[in-house]
Amino acid sequence: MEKGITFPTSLLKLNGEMANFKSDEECEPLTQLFSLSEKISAARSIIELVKNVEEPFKKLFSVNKFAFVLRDKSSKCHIFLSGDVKCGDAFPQHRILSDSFLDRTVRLGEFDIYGPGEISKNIDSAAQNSRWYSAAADNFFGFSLSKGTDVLGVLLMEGQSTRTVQETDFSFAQSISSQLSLAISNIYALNEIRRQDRERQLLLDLNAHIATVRDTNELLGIINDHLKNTIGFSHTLIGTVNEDGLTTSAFLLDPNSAPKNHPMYADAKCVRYAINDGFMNICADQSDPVLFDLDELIIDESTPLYIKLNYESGIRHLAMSRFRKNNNVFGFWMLFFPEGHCPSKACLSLISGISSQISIAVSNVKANEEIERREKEKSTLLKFSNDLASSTKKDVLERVVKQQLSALFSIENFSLHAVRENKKEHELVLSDPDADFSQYDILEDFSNGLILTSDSIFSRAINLEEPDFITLGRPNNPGSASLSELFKTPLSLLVIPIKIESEVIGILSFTSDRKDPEFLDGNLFRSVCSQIAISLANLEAREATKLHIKEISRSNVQLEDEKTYLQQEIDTFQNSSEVIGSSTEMSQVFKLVSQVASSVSTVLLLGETGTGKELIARAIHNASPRRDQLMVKVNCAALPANLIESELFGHERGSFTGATERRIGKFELANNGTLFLDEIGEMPLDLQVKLLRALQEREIERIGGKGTIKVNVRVIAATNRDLEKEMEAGNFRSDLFYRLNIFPISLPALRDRKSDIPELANFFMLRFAKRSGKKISDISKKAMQELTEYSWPGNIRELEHQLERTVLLTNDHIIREFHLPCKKQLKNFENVTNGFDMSTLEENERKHILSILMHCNGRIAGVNGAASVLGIPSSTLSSRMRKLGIKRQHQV
Ligand SMILES: Nc1ncnc2c1ncn2[C@@H]1O[C@H](COP(=O)(O)OP(=O)(O)OP(=O)(O)O)[C@@H](O)[C@H]1O
Repeated sequence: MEKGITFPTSLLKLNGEMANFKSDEECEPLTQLFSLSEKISAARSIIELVKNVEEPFKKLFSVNKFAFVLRDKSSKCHIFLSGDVKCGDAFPQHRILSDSFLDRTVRLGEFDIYGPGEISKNIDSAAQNSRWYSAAADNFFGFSLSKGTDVLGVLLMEGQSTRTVQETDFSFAQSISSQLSLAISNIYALNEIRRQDRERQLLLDLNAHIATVRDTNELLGIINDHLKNTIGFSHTLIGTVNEDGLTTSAFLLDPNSAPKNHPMYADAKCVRYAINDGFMNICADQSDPVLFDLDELIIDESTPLYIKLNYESGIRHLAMSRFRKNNNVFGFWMLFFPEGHCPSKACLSLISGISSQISIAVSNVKANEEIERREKEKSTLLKFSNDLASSTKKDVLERVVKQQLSALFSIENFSLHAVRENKKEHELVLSDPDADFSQYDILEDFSNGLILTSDSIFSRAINLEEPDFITLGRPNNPGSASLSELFKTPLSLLVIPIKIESEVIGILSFTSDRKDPEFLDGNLFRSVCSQIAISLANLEAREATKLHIKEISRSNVQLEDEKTYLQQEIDTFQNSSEVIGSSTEMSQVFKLVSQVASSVSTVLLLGETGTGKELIARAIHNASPRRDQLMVKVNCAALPANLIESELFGHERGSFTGATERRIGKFELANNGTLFLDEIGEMPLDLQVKLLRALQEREIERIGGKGTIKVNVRVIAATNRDLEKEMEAGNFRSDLFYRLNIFPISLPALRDRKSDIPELANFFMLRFAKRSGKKISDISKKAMQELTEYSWPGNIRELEHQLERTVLLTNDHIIREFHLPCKKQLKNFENVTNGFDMSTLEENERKHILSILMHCNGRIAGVNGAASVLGIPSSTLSSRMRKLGIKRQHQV
């Protein structure tokens, strides 16, 4: 900008001429000229200039009106500023597209003066400002404004109709034109400086604000507050490049944008736009903003929706600037301009300058959003994890999983199937509590723990890496169990394997409105699946623990029962620990017992029923170093053949139908103690082999077990059968016989050692008298003789029962007679008179309980116990037994 007032030579010449003027009137034009000069120099804006020159023009040129037509280099328009001196109105200004005077001046490119009449010839009636010219066009004159070769514009004046344009008017005009031109170019320069200052200030302000931007709303606020007026756009839009690198999605949308009422606006907002759309790809290659004149383009169906909508909403120009980071374009800033607001070059350069700052803000906002998203994700997962961890009940767990899946991913109708060990079966463990599964009765089966065999969905699902859709048809057989039948069909089911590390432990299936599974691509879904996997594993573990606890408590009950049983056995043993007998036969037995007791040798006890084989077995055990351990008895005759193996060796859970829990066998129970195999002669042949192996190897294998178990057991076997005959008949394996017959002890029948009868009779009399509270102390000679004469086919057990019965029937202190069966009675029936059973109800009950106990091998409680056979609780049976005086020694 040039400073100071420079008087043009023409003005100085005029000044010189005027120096000769004498009167004030003659000096008036000069004064006016100086005043004009001063006012021109004082103007700081074009408007001010127009205002300032009004008065001097009036006086110097006697003009009605005048106008400046100035070139606007940044647009195709001219600025038309009219000063209407006569009206003294405000100075109207407007933009015009063409002016023939200015065009002429521009063409000439030099100072030019339009004389009267010349203007009337050159007025273009089509010119926008033609109305400004009056009918008295011949009174118009004008001159060009230029600085050097730079044409600034034209000054046009209309002289008063009463006064024709004078020669001096031209001289004046010529003299002030250079001054006006200088003033105008100074004002332009000043304006440019101001604009640059404003721009700098704007950038500084923007910088300060942009540094603190945290979200898209704040960013939009800053863009609108600081840039909208300066740049003159209607609304802005920022699109960022998606992960695919090929499309963009709206990142920042002005809710008050021009197309907001367009019927397709909602659709346009959500579309992923291809970058290669003829707009963004052009911009992506340009470092400067690109200005699109939409009027110059063909807007049709192939035009991207965001452009079409804007165009149809009155937008005519789009300025687009790319965002770059690390040499990659990551977004586009779009500014939309309505009709008549085409951005100037200065605006575009401003947009260019601001674009990098906006891009930093977008990066920051995106980074913030990412951090927030991760934080939210983390806290969501933490809450989910806590909720899962605190949900121990299945229905609560189902609610938690359902709530999270539907809130986070709009997933509905979920079901979670646990994969069983063999990977060929799956079992429904959790399902959406609100899902409409009602059309299938199958759910009832599921609630009863139905395990599904592999179906086609399951087979496909188990091998998937990512969630995928499986479209189901209507099931052919609605009654059959398959994963698809949990849902209303037909439908598209999304399935995903649930894994812990790389092992598939379950299948999650669900429905969704989404048409592609990509919405589940993110880390959040993977993390949620991991959480579900953990909770599935926990649920399974809890269920297993519950089962174990149930098993343990059942075992506890069993152990409790066994403890009672053993206690009774101990009591029994204490009662009968005394082995009565001083006959030679018994002395021989006692001798053998003392010889064998301290060894681990297998003992085979032979003898008729009731001769005391179990009593002697216990005597051997008690005299052995194993006395502090258990002597476990197995009655091989009391159990069905198929259960003896399990009874002896135990079984694993699920090894056969009914094996609902793991159970240890008698061999294991007797470890370090003694196993008494009663009625060994009744053992089935196939089991004899296994028994032989166990005796030889000293190790056993549970049914369904995966390995052998070492056992240290001393075996005492007993039988009332002649095993050698059984061997000959093929009923007993010879190898087992020889294995058992290492140390045989034969117990004599009572009829063969009658000398022991009085001692035994007295022993039992005193025991039962004491138990029944009777003071019976003797047996008469006659009665004793009765006893010794009897043949005792039931041996000592029969004698014992006889004494018990007689003590109960005796009211005296001496037993005077026994009611022993005569030979005939013995032969035909027992305790039956005239074909009728004459025994009392209580006697019958006692007899029945005793026979069941005998069948159950003395066991009261447990699955195979007498209580379960009789259909009463073990405590009831125990109390009945106490009432009926049934003790352990009566039971077998
Ligand atoms: N010598 C004895 N002294 C005292 N009581 C005895 C004697 N022998 C046997 N008993 C008693 O006789 C009853 C039957 O004995 P035990 O059960 O030992 O016979 P067992 O030969 O094993 O019979 P089974 O072959 O029918 O099993 C038991 O109550 C037992 O206490």
